[in-house]
Amino acid sequence: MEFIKKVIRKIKDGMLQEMFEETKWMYTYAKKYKFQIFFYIILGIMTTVMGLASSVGSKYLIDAVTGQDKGNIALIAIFIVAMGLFSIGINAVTTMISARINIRVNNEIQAEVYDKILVADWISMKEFHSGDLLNRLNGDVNTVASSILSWIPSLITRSVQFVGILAIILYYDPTMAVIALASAPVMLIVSKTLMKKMRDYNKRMRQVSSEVMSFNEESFQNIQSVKAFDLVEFFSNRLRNVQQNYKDVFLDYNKFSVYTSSFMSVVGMFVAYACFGWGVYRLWTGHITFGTMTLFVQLSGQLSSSFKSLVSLVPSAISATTSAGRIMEFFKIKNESKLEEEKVKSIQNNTQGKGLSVELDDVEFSYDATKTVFKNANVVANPGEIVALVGPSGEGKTTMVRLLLGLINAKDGQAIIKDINGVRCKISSATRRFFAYVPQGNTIFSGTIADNMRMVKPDATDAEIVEALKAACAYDFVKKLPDNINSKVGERGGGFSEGQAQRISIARALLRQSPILLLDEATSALDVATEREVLRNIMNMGYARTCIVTTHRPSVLTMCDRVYRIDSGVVCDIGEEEVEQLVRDF
Ligand SMILES: Nc1ncnc2c1ncn2[C@@H]1O[C@H](COP(=O)(O)OP(=O)(O)OP(=O)(O)O)[C@@H](O)[C@H]1O
Repeated sequence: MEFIKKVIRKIKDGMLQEMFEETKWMYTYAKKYKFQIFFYIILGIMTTVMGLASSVGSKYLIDAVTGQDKGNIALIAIFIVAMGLFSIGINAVTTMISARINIRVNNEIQAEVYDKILVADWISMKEFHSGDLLNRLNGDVNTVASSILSWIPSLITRSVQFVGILAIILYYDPTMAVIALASAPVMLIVSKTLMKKMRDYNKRMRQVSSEVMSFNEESFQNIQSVKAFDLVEFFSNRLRNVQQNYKDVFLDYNKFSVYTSSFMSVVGMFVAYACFGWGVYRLWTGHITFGTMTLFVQLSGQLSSSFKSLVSLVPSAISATTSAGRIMEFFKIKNESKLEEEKVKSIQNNTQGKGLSVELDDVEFSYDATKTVFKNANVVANPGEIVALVGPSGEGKTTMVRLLLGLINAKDGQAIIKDINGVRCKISSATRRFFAYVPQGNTIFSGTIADNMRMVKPDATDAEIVEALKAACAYDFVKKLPDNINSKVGERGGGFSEGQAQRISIARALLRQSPILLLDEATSALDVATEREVLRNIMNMGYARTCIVTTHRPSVLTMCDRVYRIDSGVVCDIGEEEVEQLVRDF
C-alpha cells in the first residue's frame, strides 16, 4: 500500500505531473473531434486484429500444406489476402482522418494563440522575442497538432497490438510469453531517467531553434543597417555561430537518441532471439508444428516492432508535451485590463462627435521597481486643444502615450477620460476605442494605400480616404501615383519616403475620427512648414478633437495650448515664456 502511494506521489509531482497537465491541455482541443478520434482508434485496432488474424491464418495454411492439420488451403489463402486488402483500405481512411484532424487542430490552436498574443498584457509579452513568438506559433503548434493522433490514440492501438500478440503467444506457449515480457522490468527502470533527459534535450532544442529564428528575423528587419555599416560578413559569421550552437545541441540530442534506441533495439533483439530459440527448441522436441513455428517467427518480429513503436511514442510524447508547455506559457499571461466597460459604452453612445478630455491625476509609473519613470504627474488635455509633451530623450514621453492607450497601468494615481457631461472613466484597453495613434517610425502594412486606410474604417469611401490624405498633406504625392489611393505599398511602407509614410499613417489616424489623437514623434520626418500645416488641418476638420503630441522640435510648440515637460521623473506644465525660450534655444 505504502509502495503504491509512493508511486502515485512520484507520478503526481515534477515532470510527470507537468506532462500530465500538458497532455490534458492538448486534448482539450481534441474534444470536438472525439467521435473521429474514437473511429480512428477503432480502425487502428481493426488493422491490428487483422494483422494478427492473418498471422494465425498463415499458421493454419502451413499446417494444412504440410498435412499436420485438415484445413481448406484455398479458403485460408483467400482469408489472408482479404485481410491484407482490408488493412490497406483502412490505412487509407485513417491517413485521411489524421490529416483532417491535424490541420483543423493546428489552425484552431494557432488562431487562439494569435488572439491571445494580441490581448495579452503588453509588458509581459515584451519578454518574448518576435522570432520566438513565430517559432512557437508555427513549430510548436504544428508539433502539438500532429501529436493529437500520434500520442494517446497510437498508445491505445499499439498497446492493443502488444497485448494481442502476447495473448496469442500465451495461448500457444505460456513459457514463450514470459520470455517475451522479460524486457519489461529493464525498460521500467531506465524509462524515468531517459524521459527526464529527453525532456531537457527537447526544451534546449526548442530554445536554440527560437534563437536561430529570432536572429534571422532581426537581421532581415534591419537589413538596411546591416548593409549600411558594412556588416554583411559580420552577420554572416554570427549566423554561423548561432547555427553552430543549434548544431551542437542537435547532435547531442541525436547522439542520445541513437544510444537510447540502440539500447532498446538490443533489448528487443535479445527478446526476439530468445523467443525464436525457444520456438526452435519446441519444434525440435516435437511440441509444436511448423505452422506454429511460423506463427512464432512472425509474432516475435511483430512483438519486437510493436515494442519499438511503443518505445518511440515516448520521444514523440515528450516532444509534444514540451511544445504544449511552450504554448501554454502564453495562456498563463494575464490579459490587458478592461475597466468600466459599461461606462465606456455609455460614453461612446452619448458623446459622439462632442469630444473627450484626458486627465492624469498624480500618476506614478515605473517599468520595474528600480526606476520610476515619473511620479505626481498631472496632465490635462481638452477637446479642441493641442497639448505637447516635451523633454529630453528617454525621460518618459512615449511611456505617457502608452499609459493613455492603456498598454501599461499607473502604479499610483488615476488616468481617466472625461466626457462633456463630466462622466469620468478609468483608462484601460476598453477606452482605446476613443484614441487614434500615430507611433514613432514606419507603421504602414503591405497592401495598397486604401487597404491601410480601411483597416481603421472598413466602410470608408474613396472620397473620405482622399479627404483624410489631404488633411495629412499626403494627397499631393498620392495623386501623382499611377493607381492613386490603390497604389501598392511594400512591407513596412516600402516604396515611400519616411515622411510620406508618416503622412499616410497620420491620414489613417484621422480617418478613424477618434475624439483623441496621439502623435508620438509622428511629424518628425516632415519639414517644419508641412508639420505646422498638418497640425492646423487636423484641428480644422470640424471635429471636436483632443490632440496630444510628443516632440523634440519646438517648431510646433507655439501652436499648442499647453506644453508639459517630462524631465528626471517630474512632469510640469511650462508657461509661455519658457516655451518661447525653448523655441529661441532651438
Ligand atoms: N518596455 C520597457 N521596459 C522597461 N523600460 C522601458 C521600456 N520602455 C522604455 N523604458 C524606459 O523608460 C524610460 C522612458 O522611456 P520612453 O520611451 O518613454 O522615453 P521618451 O521620452 O519617449 O524617449 P525618446 O524621446 O527617446 O523617444 C527610459 O529610461 C527607458 O529606458
